[in-house]
Amino acid sequence: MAEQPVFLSDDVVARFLSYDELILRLEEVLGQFSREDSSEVVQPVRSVMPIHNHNGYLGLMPAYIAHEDTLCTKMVAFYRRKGNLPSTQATVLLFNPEYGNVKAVMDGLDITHKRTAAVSAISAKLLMPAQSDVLCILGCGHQAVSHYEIFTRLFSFKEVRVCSRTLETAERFAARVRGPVKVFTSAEEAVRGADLIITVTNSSEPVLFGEWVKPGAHVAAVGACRPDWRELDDVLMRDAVIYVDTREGAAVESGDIILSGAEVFAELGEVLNGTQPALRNKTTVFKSLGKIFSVKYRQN
Ligand SMILES: NC(=O)C1=CN([C@@H]2O[C@H](COP(=O)(O)OP(=O)(O)OC[C@H]3O[C@@H](n4cnc5c(N)ncnc54)[C@H](O)[C@@H]3O)[C@@H](O)[C@H]2O)C=CC1
Ligand SMILES: O=C(O)C1=NCCCC1
Repeated sequence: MAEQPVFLSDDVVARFLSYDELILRLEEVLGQFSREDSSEVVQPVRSVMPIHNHNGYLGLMPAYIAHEDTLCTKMVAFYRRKGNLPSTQATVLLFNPEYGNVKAVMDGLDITHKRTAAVSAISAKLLMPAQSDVLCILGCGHQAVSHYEIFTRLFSFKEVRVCSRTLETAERFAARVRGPVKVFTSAEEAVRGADLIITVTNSSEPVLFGEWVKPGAHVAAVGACRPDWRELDDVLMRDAVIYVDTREGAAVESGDIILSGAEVFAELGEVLNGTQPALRNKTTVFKSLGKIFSVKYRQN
């Protein structure tokens, strides 16, 4: 009989999940996913079901990595709401691929925060201007914290600016993170002159406008993961070179891409594989939707 699954709580997961390991692992998996001849990383576009009564969605995100025989799925509930309830909750199941039984059930919140930030950091490594002094973060929730952690660890900025829907959330963020942050009340002022801009809001309307963006800047756009939600305006989507995590996902899930009619230039994995260029000198947008996901769990 199969053993009972283990349960890993969020603090246990957090203890074992390092940004450095995540970056290496995600670069490998992004590249494998984008190889044309490869069926090594199987990851269908997630199925998303509305949770009507609560203004939310439940997404199912299965993944199989054949050469490692790793089978897992994330289940993520995400909401568009104001107030103190969380925007995202996630659970990860790790299977025994041979029998189909569940080996581990993990709280997926820390995985979601860190994995998403790590993929944005990979996009910045590839696409941000060689001289990037000013980082601007729009939105000051959970993703803002993980993005701040990894970006300030990997890169050296002279200035980090933040702006959120309310001054209170931005100030709370500034008090929570370790390191200097400049709080802005105007998104436009925060964005103008920034070399790297991260949008991590739960807004469904544009929060970042092309007119404000310095030519050559890189934008990592993390929110707006529904086909009718936006974070970026048409001007930015028209003027920038657009990179994504997966083309199929972008075509059905990204309001910024679908509603602006912007063309996707490349997947990050294609850049990592050297089959598409990293156009660092142009204004670039990485539209993140949150796929490319795999978990290994070593029991010892
Ligand atoms: N691409 C991906 O892989 C992932 C995307 N997400 C998405 O990222 C977004 C952020 O997630 P969390 O940080 O967990 O949410 P959160 O609820 O913790 O934070 C959202 C922040 O956005 C701010 N905000 C809302 N409207 C704004 C506006 N118009 N201007 C400036 N700030 C505004 C809020 O004040 C809050 O600080 C959500 O849309 C979520 O669905 C989350 C996980 C993975
Ligand atoms: O990949 C994820 O995790 C999420 N993607 C989009 C929205 C919330 C969570």
